[in-house]
Amino acid sequence: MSETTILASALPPAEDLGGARQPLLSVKGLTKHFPVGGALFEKKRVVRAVDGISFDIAKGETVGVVGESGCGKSTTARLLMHLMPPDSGEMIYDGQKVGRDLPLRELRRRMQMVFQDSYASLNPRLTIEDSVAFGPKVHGVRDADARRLSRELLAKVGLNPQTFANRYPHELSGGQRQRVNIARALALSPRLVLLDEAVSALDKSVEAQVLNLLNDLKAEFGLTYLFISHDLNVVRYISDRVLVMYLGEVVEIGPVEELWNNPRHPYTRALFAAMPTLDPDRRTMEAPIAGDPPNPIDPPPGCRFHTRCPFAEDVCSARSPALVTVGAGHGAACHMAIPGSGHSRAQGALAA
Ligand SMILES: Nc1ncnc2c1ncn2[C@@H]1O[C@H](COP(=O)(O)OP(=O)(O)OP(=O)(O)O)[C@@H](O)[C@H]1O
Repeated sequence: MSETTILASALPPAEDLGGARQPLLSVKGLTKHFPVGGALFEKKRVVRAVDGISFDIAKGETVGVVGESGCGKSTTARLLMHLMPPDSGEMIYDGQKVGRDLPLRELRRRMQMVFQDSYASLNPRLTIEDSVAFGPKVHGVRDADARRLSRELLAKVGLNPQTFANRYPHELSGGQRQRVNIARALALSPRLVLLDEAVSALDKSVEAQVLNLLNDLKAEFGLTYLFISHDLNVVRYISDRVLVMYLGEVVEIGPVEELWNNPRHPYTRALFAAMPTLDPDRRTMEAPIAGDPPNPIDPPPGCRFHTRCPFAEDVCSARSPALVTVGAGHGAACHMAIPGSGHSRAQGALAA
């Protein structure tokens, strides 16, 4: 078998995307509460890391996930991969219910994850070639075929196999190691790749190269990405849609430019206002968000953002706002976006 044949059979072609907007993954009510404390007679307490979130990822799109540290971004990604079991919620992958129609082992092949720490993600005792070949071998690919696939993928991510195949992780730069991690993720022919702060540790110039590589690979192999980052500029560059999380909940979701030009949730607006920018129009937005997020063990009642929101009124602490449609493919969970909610600014007073 030629190298090309192996690769072609290992990775789905871009044309296989089908209807561009069909969901590849649907998540409903995903929840994870971590128990904390635990002294014998202490009241049981939990961190509400992810609290009933629902969203779809369409085939072929990149969904960015943003929010302050601790809002539940990484936990969401780990739950999607089933690296830890969710407390509740349902996942449908390409029409198959995960855990019922689609076994977890198969899910983990079709969905791969790239983490921030490129060094910790690689076994220091394995050569680069062996690292990339490891997954396919575990899944039954013959040693020689797995090695050929490994070398071809190394070339695809911009690492000359002749130079890099026999090196060890400590002999590579951070950017090169992250390229290896991307090759390793692709070796199992995933459709969906979860990138958790995957470029955050890289220098800006290397970061740009890896972002462009991700876009090229996406186009070539028909990939779908969930892209978690604290860097809003990077998220804007790479995402088709963006999901904004606050204290374990989704507070806003929408197409990237719509969200940037017309953010409807005060949290999203404050998050954007905190971005360093040279654009004078952006500087006229409200003040960056004040203070730290509340304790996720005991989140505020009603809208969780009301304790920091400049527009908060009685209804905001009394009732939790549903995520409602505020534009094409654009949803926000804010009483000001809900006509008749009881908020004096309800009915779109926030619209740009
Ligand atoms: N294993 C765990 N046990 C207890 N609490 C946890 C555990 N993992 C995460 N948490 C808590 O869950 C909340 C969400 O954490 P998570 O790492 O998902 O947030 P994040 O948005 O990815 O943050 P960051 O941007 O800093 O990585 C935080 O309050 C965190 O302290």
